[in-house]
Amino acid sequence: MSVQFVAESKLPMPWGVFRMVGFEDTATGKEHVALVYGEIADGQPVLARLHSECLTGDALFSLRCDCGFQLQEALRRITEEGAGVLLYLRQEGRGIGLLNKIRAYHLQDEGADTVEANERLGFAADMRDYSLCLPMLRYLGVEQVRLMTNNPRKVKALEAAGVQVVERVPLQVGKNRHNEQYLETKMDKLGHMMTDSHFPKT
Ligand SMILES: Nc1nc2c(ncn2[C@@H]2O[C@H](COP(=O)(O)OP(=O)(O)OP(=O)(O)O)[C@@H](O)[C@H]2O)c(=O)[nH]1
Ligand SMILES: [Zn+2]
Repeated sequence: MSVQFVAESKLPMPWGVFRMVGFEDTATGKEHVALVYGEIADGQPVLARLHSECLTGDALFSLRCDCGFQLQEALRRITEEGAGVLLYLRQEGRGIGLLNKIRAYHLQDEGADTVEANERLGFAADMRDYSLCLPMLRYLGVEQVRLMTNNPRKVKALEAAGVQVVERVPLQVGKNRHNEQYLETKMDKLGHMMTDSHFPKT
């Protein structure tokens, strides 16, 4: 496997002090991070999130998507639970990269939906590969997870990679007037499991 541990440190965050574990995918040069809270190597199923990088949502407060809200909510729930792990995966733009995501956003500004925009640029709707999660979770001693996601492809891909998903935990937050259409498309075309009643009242 080409994903290797490189270094770790403490990372104090608003919700608590996490352990930040850094990995390198030596095949691609990509740098990935696991944020660990509490005891996760005790053989119990671990509350987990596979979070795909979204610079615009995670760091720049974008309301075009729900990523930043999901990131914060997942970290909050992990501390509330007392233990868990978030893998911050550097597969920006569902794997097409930041600049292509901006190209895709431009097409969406002109009327395409999120899937059509990717396809017009010559990409599949979702180019992510979750096989790198296995060596990261193995290194951390995690064998079974309770996965926070609305995306059924993530559950299937993780199981195919060799990680047992004992439960899918819905993670619906951050709906607003700028991302309503985007969330609709995720449900209709990408199979995300979301129900209106699960979104917090705004
Ligand atoms: N290509 C592209 N990528 C996007 C777009 N909006 C968000 N992303 C990227 O999509 C990824 C997040 O995926 P989502 O589809 O929001 O959610 P998910 O990870 O599949 O599912 P959840 O676990 O339920 O959050 C991040 O890498 C974002 O950068 C878009 O319009 N086009
Ligand atoms: Zn996003």
